[in-house]
Amino acid sequence: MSVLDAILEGVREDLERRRSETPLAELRARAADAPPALDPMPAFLEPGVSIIAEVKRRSPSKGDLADIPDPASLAAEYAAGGAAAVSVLTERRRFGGSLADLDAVRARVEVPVLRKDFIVDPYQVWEARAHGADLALLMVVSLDGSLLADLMGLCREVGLTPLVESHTADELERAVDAGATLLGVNARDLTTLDVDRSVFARLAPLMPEGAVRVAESGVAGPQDVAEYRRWGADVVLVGEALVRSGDPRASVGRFIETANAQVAS
Ligand SMILES: O=C(O)c1ccccc1NCC(=O)[C@H](O)[C@H](O)COP(=O)(O)O
Repeated sequence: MSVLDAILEGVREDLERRRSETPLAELRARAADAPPALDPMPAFLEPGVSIIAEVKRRSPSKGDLADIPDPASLAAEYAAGGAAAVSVLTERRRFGGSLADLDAVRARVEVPVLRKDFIVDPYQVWEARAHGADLALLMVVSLDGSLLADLMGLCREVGLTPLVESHTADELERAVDAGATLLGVNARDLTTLDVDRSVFARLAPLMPEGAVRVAESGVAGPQDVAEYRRWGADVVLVGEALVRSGDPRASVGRFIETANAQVAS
């Protein structure tokens, strides 16, 4: 069984437990009462690189990354440093996240918030909106048949912007065919956990004109953000390097300034 399959098995078990605790009708009512979702696209389309900064405690590839007792304060530091959006990993077993983290971050920051999880069921889309997310991650690799298009449609119906993630040209083609306009390329192969940032360089030219290009994973420092930018990234999603940095506000600022200065020169 691949790492991804093992993650998805746990995700489905946790999902069924939550579904038995909170009926869909209750989630839908909460989503209806939530403030309208923010549109991340204007900030992502501004000149220069945008950063999505991630709240990430641990990961299957690296184990414990950072003790984050107050995810809202971390998110506020990210926003103060210039992050265009904050990503909150809500998966519990492997990443140590929760919907409570999403609630806390949503209540603190005014930038758009991404629910980063392994979404395989409409229930999780409703959860994302009910807990204040503005974007939801959809990973092509784990969404067979019409499920990708169905979940994208539901995201849009509830006001969420879907960030549709690929790792191969075939997955990217499926994302584009399904009508995705916010296209992520994850440098991490989720079946092996190998990271190869150049995957973004190979897939970015295959993206259609007008798509917003998001490079995900594998950033160790400002030079990597600059390289993603040179390869055509509009947005770079960074987790580990920021939660380990010791000064997330300054680090976000440095990533943006370095990339913009290098690509302008
Ligand atoms: O981070 C992992 O080890 C991982 C393993 C299996 C599935 C997903 C995983 N990470 C999710 C992400 O995509 C990253 O958290 C995100 O892109 C940030 O990556 P990084 O900057 O390399 O921490």
